[in-house]
Amino acid sequence: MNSPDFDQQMMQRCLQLARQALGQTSPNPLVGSVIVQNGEIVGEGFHPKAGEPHAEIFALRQAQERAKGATVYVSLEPCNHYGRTPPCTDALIAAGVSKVVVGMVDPNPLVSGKGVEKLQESGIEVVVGVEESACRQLNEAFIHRILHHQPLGILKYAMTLDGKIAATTGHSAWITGTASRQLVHQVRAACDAVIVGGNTLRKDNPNLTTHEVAGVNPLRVVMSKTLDLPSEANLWQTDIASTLVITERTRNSKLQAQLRNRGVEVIELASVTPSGVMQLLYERGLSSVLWECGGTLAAQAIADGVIQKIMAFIAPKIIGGTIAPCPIGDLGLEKMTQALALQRVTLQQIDGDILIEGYL
Ligand SMILES: Nc1nc(O)c(N)c(N[C@@H]2O[C@H](COP(=O)(O)O)[C@@H](O)[C@H]2O)n1
Ligand SMILES: [Zn+2]
Repeated sequence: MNSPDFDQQMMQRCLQLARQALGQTSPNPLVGSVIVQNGEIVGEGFHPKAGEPHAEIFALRQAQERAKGATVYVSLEPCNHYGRTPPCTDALIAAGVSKVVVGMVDPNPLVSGKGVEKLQESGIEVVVGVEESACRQLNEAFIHRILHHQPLGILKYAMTLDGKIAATTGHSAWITGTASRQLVHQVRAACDAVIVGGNTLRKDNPNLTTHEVAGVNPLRVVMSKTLDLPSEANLWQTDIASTLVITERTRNSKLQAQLRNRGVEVIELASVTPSGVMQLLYERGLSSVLWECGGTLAAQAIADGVIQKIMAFIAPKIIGGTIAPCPIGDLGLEKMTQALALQRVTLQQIDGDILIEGYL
């Protein structure tokens, strides 16, 4: 029997393997698996992409006949259904494994406990809940998507100590230091899409890529009702990352044609709202969306209920200015008792800046 410490170590290895596919598995989860025979790792795998085999299958392929009588560690309950791929429970049973250690039960109603049951009915010992909170944290977007039928919305902003996201002139580069900006690139790499509004595009001309961080670029989404956008912008360079512009019907058809010629996808909706855009992204299979917009759109997104997580970078600087923009516009709240209080708040220092994260 393996010790609890050993089980935790193996589950941490599963999570490390799973992270290799960060930003690439949606609508599927990030999953890693390790197979141990006589205290030795004989197989490892992770789920690389929806449509490809699950983590357990890659680990079984590597272990081959050494899987017989072995212990399988997997960060998410093995599936017991036919989706894009056949059930992993059948493969584990066929391989003759004797024990399965699971990080967390799959929230997917098609699985949710049935995978564990099937393994137990076949005489396999099952342990559930090793490193559970780390497993849940890694798949917070998948869990949100499955339970709420919407991508997880993360609002990220950087502000000065006096709560400004730019000077009175609109100038904003750079509020935070290099380490914070690198962390933002990592967050982008883990998300499926990044959203800005037309104002941010016009003022900042952002790239919204992961820059030097290894990993895929997210889909870059621009919300613009009027399509009053420049004909030249970094986001129109679609060789580095894809761009999707969402606008209202019959707006600026000349620019629409120009953008399409440059490989930018343009979609017209009857009405461009944060919830409508998130619905569209959900239907496209996205699990996590990072909102990097200005205050007006951020307030609309919060009011529309599409933001669940806040990442606020605070730089120890003061810019002043009564009309300098702040990260969140008018929410129509009149009393401090109505303020939205974040839950599960964490705080970390990133070089000279502070990052406060929490959930609405
Ligand atoms: N345990 C486990 N390992 C993986 O590697 C996985 N990708 C999953 N995913 C679960 O199965 C559903 C997707 O099934 P298909 O890829 O379409 O066959 C997904 O929603 C999860 O519930 N589980
Ligand atoms: Zn599976």
